[in-house]
Amino acid sequence: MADTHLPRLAFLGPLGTYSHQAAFNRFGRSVQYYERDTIANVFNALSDECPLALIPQENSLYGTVIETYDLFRSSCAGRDKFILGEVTQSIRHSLVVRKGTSLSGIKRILSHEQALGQCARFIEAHLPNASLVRVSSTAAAAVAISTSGEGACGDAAICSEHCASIFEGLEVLREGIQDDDSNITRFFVMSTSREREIPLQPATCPQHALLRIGSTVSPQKQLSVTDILVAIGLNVVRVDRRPLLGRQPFESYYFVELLDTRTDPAGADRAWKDGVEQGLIRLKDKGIDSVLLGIW
Ligand SMILES: O=C(O)C(=O)Cc1ccccc1
Repeated sequence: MADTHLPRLAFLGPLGTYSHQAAFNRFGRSVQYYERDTIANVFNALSDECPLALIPQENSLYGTVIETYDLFRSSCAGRDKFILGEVTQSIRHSLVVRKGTSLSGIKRILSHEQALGQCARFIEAHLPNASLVRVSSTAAAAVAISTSGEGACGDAAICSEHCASIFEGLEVLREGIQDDDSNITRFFVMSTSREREIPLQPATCPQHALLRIGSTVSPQKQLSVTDILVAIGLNVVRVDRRPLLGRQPFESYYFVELLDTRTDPAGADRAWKDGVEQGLIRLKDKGIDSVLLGIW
């Protein structure tokens, strides 16, 4: 039974997703799990009733989770939704079918876009003619096959092996089908408050920060990535770019992740936060809009 005193944590469901595995491995019984059916609904669930969420951010084989960065364009990101931590989860995909379906009988493969991408070589080699069907999560693909009866005989899901045992009528046809054995997804832990204590989070000094850079204050001046990086003046470890809608065509949001590489732990916590604050001030002084999406 759910312990209603524990904080709620939203995750991409249903049970059996990699998000669920990552959440449970990280938080165990310290939270109440609150399953949502899309990444957008996980993000939107963050509220007084649900102060925590786990959102997939990047995969080591297939790259950025675009849906997540698109959600970070919304004005509530960095205003009342913040990144306060990260979790990594190793991912091993299986090809799961209704019992009795053979490889040659598969006409469609259902999964989350990320999982389809992470298994592209297997699909090309073994199921080149199958149509790919994007669904909201890997476990949602398993549920669809499990509940569609005989109609799903030509369908396969790419999901965890575990899904074949939790949903009825399924079996694993192949396992370990990802393009490389080393397949890791990084998730962000998000909250509604910058100050919130994250359950079971080790008391280490923050080392990361994510900034969203909008456009320059002056519409005449095209935003240059060099200007951004020079103004920040801190160690940048990744930059993602997504369209900024509602302005000129091809205007962008840049998402800039910073990593503190200093090794001296003394006062590192305050020093890192101050360093990031100063970077934000330098951006502002150059007329560049920026929002701090999280520090962890
Ligand atoms: O669909 C899932 O299981 C998710 O948690 C999203 C996802 C999909 C594939 C790899 C990592 C995360």
